[in-house]
Amino acid sequence: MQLGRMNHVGVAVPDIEEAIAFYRNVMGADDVTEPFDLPEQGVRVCFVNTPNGGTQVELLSPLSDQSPVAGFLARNPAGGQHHICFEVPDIAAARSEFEAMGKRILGPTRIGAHGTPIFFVHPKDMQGQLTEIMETPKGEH
Ligand SMILES: CC[C@@H](C(=O)O)C(=O)SCCNC(=O)CCNC(=O)[C@H](O)C(C)(C)COP(=O)(O)OP(=O)(O)OC[C@H]1O[C@@H](n2cnc3c(N)ncnc32)[C@H](O)[C@@H]1OP(=O)(O)O
Ligand SMILES: [Co+2]
Repeated sequence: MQLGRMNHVGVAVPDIEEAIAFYRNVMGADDVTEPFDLPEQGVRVCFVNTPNGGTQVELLSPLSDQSPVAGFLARNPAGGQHHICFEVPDIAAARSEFEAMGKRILGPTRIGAHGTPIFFVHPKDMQGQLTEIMETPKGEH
């Protein structure tokens, strides 16, 4: 496994509009994308872009009680850091390598919010940190 660029930090929030206002008004963010629904992932999502193409903050709110973010918010009602996401050049190769290391992969490889394939690795196998692995968008290698 070759560690790639940190693409984003996922932050679970109970109210995405309120979180956007926080990043704009308190943190001085001037580039926040419009929120959109990703029903396949069970979340509503938007990105806070940091300057110079830096790591994004991914704001996540649940679309239903079945959302993977819903359990987290039940345990952390104010929200908080939910996952970190690292890029890899080849998602299938990365998945095989994690499997060979005995890491628990959560569900199938899916298309994520950046339009490239992603999968998640269980926090208990990753130093307590839910970890998203994402294929680098084409043209950014
Ligand atoms: C926007 C789309 C996409 C992108 O393109 O970026 C996304 O990021 S989608 C993000 C949301 N999707 C996911 O999180 C998918 C993967 N997640 C899951 O499968 C589940 O959320 C989970 C990680 C298996 C947790 O399920 P849950 O039912 O909430 O909890 P458990 O009871 O199974 O928890 C077991 C254990 O793990 C601890 N835990 C849970 N979540 C986290 C977390 N986010 N970070 C760290 N630790 C976590 C939980 O506290 C339990 O610990 P113990 O009590 O000690 O057993
Ligand atoms: Co994510």
